Amino acid sequence: MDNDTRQIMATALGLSEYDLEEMMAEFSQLSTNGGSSVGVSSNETQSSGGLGAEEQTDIDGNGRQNEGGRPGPASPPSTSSYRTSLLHSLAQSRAALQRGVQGAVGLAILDPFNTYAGYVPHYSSTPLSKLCRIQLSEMQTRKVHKGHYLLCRLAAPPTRLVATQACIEDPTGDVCSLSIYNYPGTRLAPANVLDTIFPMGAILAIREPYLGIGLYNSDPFIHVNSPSDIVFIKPSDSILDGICWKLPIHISTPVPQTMCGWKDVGDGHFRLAQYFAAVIAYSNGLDLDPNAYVLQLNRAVAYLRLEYFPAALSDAEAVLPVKQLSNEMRAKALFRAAQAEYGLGRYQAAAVRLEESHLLNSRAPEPIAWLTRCEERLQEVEGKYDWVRMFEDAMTPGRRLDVAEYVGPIRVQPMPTRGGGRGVVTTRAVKAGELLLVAKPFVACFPEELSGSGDTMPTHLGQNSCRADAVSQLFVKLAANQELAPVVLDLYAGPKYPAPPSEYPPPAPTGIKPRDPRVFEIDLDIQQIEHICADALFIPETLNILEPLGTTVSRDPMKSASALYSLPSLFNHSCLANGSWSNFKDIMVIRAEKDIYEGEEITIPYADGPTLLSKAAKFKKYAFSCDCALCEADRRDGVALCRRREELLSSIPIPLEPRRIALRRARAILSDMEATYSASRGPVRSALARAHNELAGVYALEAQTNPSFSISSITENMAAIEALGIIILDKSTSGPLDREEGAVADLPVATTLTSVVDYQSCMLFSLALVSVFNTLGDVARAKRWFKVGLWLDDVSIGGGRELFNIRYKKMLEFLDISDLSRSVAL
Ligand SMILES: C[S@@+](CC[C@H](N)C(=O)[O-])C[C@H]1O[C@@H](n2cnc3c(N)ncnc32)[C@H](O)[C@@H]1O
Repeated sequence: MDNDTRQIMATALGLSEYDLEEMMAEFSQLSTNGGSSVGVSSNETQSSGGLGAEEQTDIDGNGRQNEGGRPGPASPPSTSSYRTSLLHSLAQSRAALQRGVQGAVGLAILDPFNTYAGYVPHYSSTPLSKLCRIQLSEMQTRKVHKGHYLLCRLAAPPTRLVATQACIEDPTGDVCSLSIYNYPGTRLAPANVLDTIFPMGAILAIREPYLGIGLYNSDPFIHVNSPSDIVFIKPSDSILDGICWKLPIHISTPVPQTMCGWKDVGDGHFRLAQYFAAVIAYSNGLDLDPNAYVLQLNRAVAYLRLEYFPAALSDAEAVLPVKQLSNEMRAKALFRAAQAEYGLGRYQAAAVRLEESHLLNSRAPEPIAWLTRCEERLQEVEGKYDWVRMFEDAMTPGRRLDVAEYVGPIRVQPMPTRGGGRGVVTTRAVKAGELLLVAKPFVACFPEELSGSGDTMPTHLGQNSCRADAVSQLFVKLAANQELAPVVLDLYAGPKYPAPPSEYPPPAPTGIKPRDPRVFEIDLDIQQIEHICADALFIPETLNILEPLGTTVSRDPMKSASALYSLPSLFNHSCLANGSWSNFKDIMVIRAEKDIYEGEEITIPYADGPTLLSKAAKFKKYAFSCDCALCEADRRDGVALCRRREELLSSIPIPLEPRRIALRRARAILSDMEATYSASRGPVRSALARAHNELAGVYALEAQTNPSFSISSITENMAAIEALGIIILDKSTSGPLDREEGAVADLPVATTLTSVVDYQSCMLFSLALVSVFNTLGDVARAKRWFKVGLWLDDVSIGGGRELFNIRYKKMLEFLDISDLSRSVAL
């Protein structure tokens, strides 16, 4: 080993070069003395009686083949050079991490990408007490060691590439690389955070470990996918009875020995928003001094940030009875308790705590501000929202919305014909536009919230960073807040998993006690979680201000936001849905888009598209085919006509785009598009609507030189609106109005919205009509069609006139109808 390498290793491992030399000499001596007997063949393993014949198969718990190969020979090698090279590689990687270099070195041994392809993630569901110990030398590559656990010790400080990387040794002194995926609190974590979560010398039991082998080299490594497979073993645990570690351990990373030391570590992690590690550090401090109430209050805040509200409440409440507490501290504890109640959605209880806190310390401003927040939330649980404030908050970069959830007249009901067996129905008759649900996400990630590193996790969900981050957050949340697990784990995970229970919500957990979040009380099936995410992750597209010339927002699917919701994930899909969903940043709002009778199923559109073909591509991940009237009609029209429709559509500029096509071409497209729909199908023909609207736009341009084209433009836009399912009652384009201006009932359209699709386009086509009527000086008709637009927007988005004015301001200016809009009241 050259001097540079020695220095890098020594620094990264926190050893002096002398210690390093000594350590390596010790390993080398042990090895040459035959200090360990690893490297036995699979036959030897079998004959040793360590593993039964049945356990030799290369099948994980779900009966799937891993990495496509037979179990390999026993690994890892036991030579001292192997140990040295492993520690060297890890040390280089750790040094790079400390320098802030992502995934730069150490790939020869520690490349997790190397090993991921083709690997079926497994998890253990067998309690540690029912497993038998296995040694590294008895393990075989490409094999899940069912029925066994590996007792090991972290032999070097951990590092991180994509997974957390560590070097473990078993009691015999054999070493192996360990790759831990999905462990809470480790994503993008710096070295000192990893040291808190996986301190060197910590003893672990890895349940039913999988020994993988690199694709580019033959180095073995233990691959842990599910955090619950790792059990931290306390020194007093009886599992260690009779265990002797062959090698001495050199702890190179300093570990605090006092409560205050751990407080400092916890505070440091907290300042860097590493709340998971902060909780562990505070817990370590509390283990040393259970009466250290300052640590308990600090841990309560860390729990609050992790949104582990029951634990935060428990910590805050535990401090309240302390006798020597000053009023200021007691007020603080009450404030923390109030914040936890608030997080749990118990706003009344939060308000009581806040008042108590204020009485004890009237100088602290926060409780008063939070009291106002409680009052607002108490309005919201009744369904009364300040939509404009929500919209503005949603538009503010980096801000998440503070609102209460609302569950309207809906309930979950068994629906055996739907995948997952459940759906959502109304509990009473509901009118179009009624608010049905306002939901907060379980986890969410937006592109602007990602750190600049672009680090992505190679999950089975693809490389979308927001998705990867949302999944990673999910592990933190499930680890910290395991009582919430049923809310997530009872979501539909696809046909390969048993149908979830039909009761919703799952029974509320009781007897919650805060605990070290590294102690897993539930087994996390990583595959199930990824399947749930694949089925249920939404792409929350924040409501925006409408840009007249189209949006400049990137639609790169790899950069789209990602969020997981609970109750919204129980709505089934229909292309002709009677419910709509929209997002104020992370907050999802579901409304009735049509009148719905009592007990009728509420559906929402998961995705849209002009034909069955484009929808099929979007629905590939779901194992169902939509049986709505539109899809059935497309099936009857056949693939060739659907394909032709898609082709024609691609030759039309997208709505709001300034580009227009020639009049003759627009007419030809319309005529060809009409021919792609069989005469017998219903009125809803969304691709045809676009062709009509395009022709209307071309006519409107022509009308600038020849006003007689204006009426053609109006007629075409009316046809476009009809092709989206709206029934127009008054198609007149001039002359006296057949009805007086007035309430909604006097709209020129039927207010029954039985088979309307794409409200946003209906709305834009209505505004196009307003513009042409206004130019013609027909203010009465312009106002009536303006009301149609307002009404349609309110039905699908809500928020009333005030929100409409904000979102459509630029559009109204562009169409030169701002003055007209001010004179219209709905
Ligand atoms: C987000 S879940 C919806 C709730 C689900 N039904 C449950 O019981 O949890 C999506 C899954 O529901 C099923 N699903 C949704 N819409 C459906 C439809 N129109 N017809 C049949 N199954 C549907 C599909 O299996 C889909 O993968």
